[in-house]
Amino acid sequence: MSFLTINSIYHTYFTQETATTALKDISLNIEKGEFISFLGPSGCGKTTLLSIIAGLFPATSGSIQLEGKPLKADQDTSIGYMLQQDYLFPWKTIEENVTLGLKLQNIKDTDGKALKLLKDVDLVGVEKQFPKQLSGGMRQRAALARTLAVNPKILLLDEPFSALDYQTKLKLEDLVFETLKSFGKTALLVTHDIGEAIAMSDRIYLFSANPGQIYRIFDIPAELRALRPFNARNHPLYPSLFQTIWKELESLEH
Ligand SMILES: Nc1ncnc2c1ncn2[C@@H]1O[C@H](COP(=O)(O)OP(=O)(O)OP(=O)(O)O)[C@@H](O)[C@H]1O
Repeated sequence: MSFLTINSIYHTYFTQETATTALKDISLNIEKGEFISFLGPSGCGKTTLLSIIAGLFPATSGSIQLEGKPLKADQDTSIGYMLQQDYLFPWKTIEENVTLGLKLQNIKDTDGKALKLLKDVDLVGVEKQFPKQLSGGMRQRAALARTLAVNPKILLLDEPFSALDYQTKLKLEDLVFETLKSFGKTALLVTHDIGEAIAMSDRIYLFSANPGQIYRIFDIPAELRALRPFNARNHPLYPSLFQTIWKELESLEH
């Protein structure tokens, strides 16, 4: 039994005039603590799949199990979601934003979890500040702390680094990777950045579009995984894997 099992998910969006099959027969198994990336051309259904896993809407058909039980992401806190935009509440301080999920569940932060998490994401000293006083990278770190505060089993990361400048992005990849590993979290990352996917993942699923399907699976070699994330880019295997995925992706975009 896998930690997360996705069984033959199909999803069609219906409008009055059209029916768009966004996902066709998506099946995959993910083990606890794995870091998985979804890559693919625009419109191949990556966000649709994350949204279904997050419980934002049901799939047209198929099923998802977490630890052998049907996943009801909309009814518990098994799933944490981090997006390109941080969606912090501007009128709340960073500390209040981080504890919000706990408050919504009537859990008192008696053991100072928020402050510990802010330390984990290197944000000590800005607890009482408001989001607009922080840089984009700092706000994403606060968003990570907020996501982790409710102790989700799986983190869904939908292009969380793509709005950041290159240096901040590399630093945040490093911090997110190390933080998630230290908490033993399982992560699913949607990205358009091949390098980011190679540098962070155990496995990459490359999707094709119209309809969205799994086209190839790349297992990242152990030598690269051992150096994740930053130094994986310096391993001699990195450029050839990058080239292979680049060519596959290009062939899907034409
Ligand atoms: N609410 C919706 N109504 C109708 N069609 C939709 C809707 N959302 C997405 N689609 C269609 O479903 C398909 C998959 O979209 P989705 O956003 O999941 O792809 P994606 O791989 O995340 O794309 P991108 O990489 O551009 O973010 C696309 O053809 C898209 O136009």
